[in-house]
Amino acid sequence: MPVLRIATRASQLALWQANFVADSLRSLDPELTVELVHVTTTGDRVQGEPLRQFGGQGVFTREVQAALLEGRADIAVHSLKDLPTVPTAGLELAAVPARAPVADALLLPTGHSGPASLAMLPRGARIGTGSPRRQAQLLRIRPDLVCSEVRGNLDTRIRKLDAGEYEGLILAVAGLSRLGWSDRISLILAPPTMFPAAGQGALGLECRHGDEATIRWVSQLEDRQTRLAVDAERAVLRTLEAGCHAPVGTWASWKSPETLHLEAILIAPDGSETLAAASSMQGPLSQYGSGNALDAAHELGANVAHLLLKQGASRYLV
Ligand SMILES: NCc1[nH]cc(CCC(=O)O)c1CC(=O)O
Repeated sequence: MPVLRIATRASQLALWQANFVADSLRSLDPELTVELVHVTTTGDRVQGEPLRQFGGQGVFTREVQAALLEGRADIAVHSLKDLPTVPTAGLELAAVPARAPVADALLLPTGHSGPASLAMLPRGARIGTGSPRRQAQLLRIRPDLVCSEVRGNLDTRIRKLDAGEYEGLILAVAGLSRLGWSDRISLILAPPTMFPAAGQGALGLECRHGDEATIRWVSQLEDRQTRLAVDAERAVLRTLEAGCHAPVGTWASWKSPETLHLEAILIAPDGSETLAAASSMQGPLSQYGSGNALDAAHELGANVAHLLLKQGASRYLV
């Protein structure tokens, strides 16, 4: 029986996700030994600065990938939305397990109760989010809101909210529910109000290219429907040559077992203009084995991106 070593960041959320994958692997075969290898990333090291100002893409994933490439681990577990869409030489995305809820959520300081709405926030309310995608979509509805980045893990961010630093905080539902904070969600922000990031709520499991022994185990955790949806979403970003800091939202959902519908929007950073595009792909999932369905998902994403480019998307992409 092989020993499978999982490389992961040591943040609470990353550890939850790595342990989830470790347990899923162990349940394939109780004889399997799965270990975690903790890795510190640039994103973990640089705490004081806004994310956009250092490192660019891959600040939470690069060092985790290096652990695989250097043979210190065999599997990398990432939040898929943090994983750059440009493939990394020597690695492959071996599996994407079933997706958690994809939407974002608004949290209010503790003590607020009852129904919440964006309209209810006080004029000029301070909102904790450094994500250009979330900021632009909030400003589209409430141009008076003042958004700023909150760094730190989920607990730290919620503590800052409760300490009065913000009137509202935006986080992904997936992370909140994984760490047991669902009861703090005041409002779910889902499309068309708020489009999620490509791959939000999904995990990406990378292996070394050609490490067939590991890939055979890991690929058993793949959820086909999730894989096709997130591949279509990621193809939008890749075609736009946009990173995770671009004001781009995407959402691929299965309308029926054979119909994948993809929507994408690109919003001016101040929320003043929105470009939107959508398209669908149809066909039995059984094509998947030959890779045809994956190609179709990529093409779907590329088509939607081209629809955005035709509307002038380039002026919002740096
Ligand atoms: N960029 C940080 C990050 N990466 C993944 C998640 C949450 C889990 C997910 O969306 O898959 C978060 C925190 C957040 O956006 O609230």
